[in-house]
Amino acid sequence: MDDENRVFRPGAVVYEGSQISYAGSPDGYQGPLEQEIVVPDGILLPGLLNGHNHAAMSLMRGMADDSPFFEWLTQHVWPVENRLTAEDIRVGSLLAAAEMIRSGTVGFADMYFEVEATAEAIATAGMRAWISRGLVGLEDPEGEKLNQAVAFARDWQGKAEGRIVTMLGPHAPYTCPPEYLERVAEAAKLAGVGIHIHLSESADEMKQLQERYQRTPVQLASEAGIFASRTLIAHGVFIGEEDLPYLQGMTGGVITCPVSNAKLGNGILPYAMLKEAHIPVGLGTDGATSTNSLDMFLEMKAMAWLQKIAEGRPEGFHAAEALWAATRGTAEVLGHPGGRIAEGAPADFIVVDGNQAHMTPEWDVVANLVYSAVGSDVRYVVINGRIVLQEGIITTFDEAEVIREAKARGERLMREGAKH
Ligand SMILES: N[C@@H](CCSC[C@H]1O[C@@H](n2cnc3c(=O)[nH]cnc32)[C@H](O)[C@@H]1O)C(=O)O
Ligand SMILES: [Zn+2]
Repeated sequence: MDDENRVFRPGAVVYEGSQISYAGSPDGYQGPLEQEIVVPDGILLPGLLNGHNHAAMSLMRGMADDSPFFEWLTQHVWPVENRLTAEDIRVGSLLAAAEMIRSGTVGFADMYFEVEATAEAIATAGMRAWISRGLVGLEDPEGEKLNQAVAFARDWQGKAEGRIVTMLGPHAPYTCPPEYLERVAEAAKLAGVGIHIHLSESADEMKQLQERYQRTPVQLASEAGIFASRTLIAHGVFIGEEDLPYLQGMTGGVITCPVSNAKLGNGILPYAMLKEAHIPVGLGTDGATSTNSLDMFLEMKAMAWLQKIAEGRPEGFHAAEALWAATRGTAEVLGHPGGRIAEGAPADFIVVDGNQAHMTPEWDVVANLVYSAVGSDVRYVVINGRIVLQEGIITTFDEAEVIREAKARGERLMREGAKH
């Protein structure tokens, strides 16, 4: 997966510091090597980029599954979130980091609260993250949370060797009235940061906003000036033809979360329409409370399956498009130079074990990666030139300790839940 989508067999990647300095056939590199790692039957590809997450929601995995969307969010999730401490969020973020690293994700876009705890966890874990403090306008009449979000965005921009990028995160137009969206849009422009927002996720949302404002979520965001900054639109399931004129001139794009959209019964992204309109589409998991898993390999499969169903024909969506969405697609939405293997690109890549029954034989390496591989096939993860997963072991923090801590905290939240 270099800039021309070539496959090298055998292949070699050389990196120096945090950048790739050579990618191609092993014979083509004559320079010095400080260290060499040979992985027979390894498949090296760009690290996956998870475009939409609420990492610390991993602590609520499996809670209130199979309930209606708004009930799930307002009756189940929000009351537990009100009891999460900064330390819960730090541990939940590390738990998510362990799961993501193990399944080949090198970076993710996150929207949550107690964001300093997430930022510290991610700095430790060695991942990349695009972090925004989620803002619910209805809970922020004085704009105090917006001010804190801006302060975080300024303080943490480019921290952890540039691995942390900050954004502003107005939650959605059904929780942020137009005047509030306008204030966030203005603040983002002033601070020079991008915006991360949920738009057009459910039929209920469309109906509510139509009744309240006679607008679609995309129209509301556009009229509030959100698209004046780079914008990451999470979900976009109900984006329609009428929204395209508002999206066409924007910087950023849409992150589809097919497992979450399927599990919450919301629907399928109109991918073909967006592709035709040249709007970048990336891939994300959403939080583990809706998706239960942060495995981008699962997400690629779900994207391919759902798009084929939507098209009503298998040739309507190709495996390479899912792999593109999980790498370059998310990178384009974020304005990040990664998601590719090429000279000058960030040294962010993963190695998948191709020497397994379910990966044999290899008629088509992309088909194997998208339709056969699972997250646990990942053996090596390199982020910003640092080996973060080595022969299946996380090198940056004590994973077993994090799992123990997360288990205890999950149990505490369950006990408290019964009392409320
Ligand atoms: N209420 C918080 C900030 C919200 S952070 C982002 C929010 O997005 C919520 N969330 C997670 N997944 C989804 C989704 O799929 N759609 C809408 N909201 C979601 C999540 O529960 C979290 O409350 C405060 O000011 O303290
Ligand atoms: Zn979300």
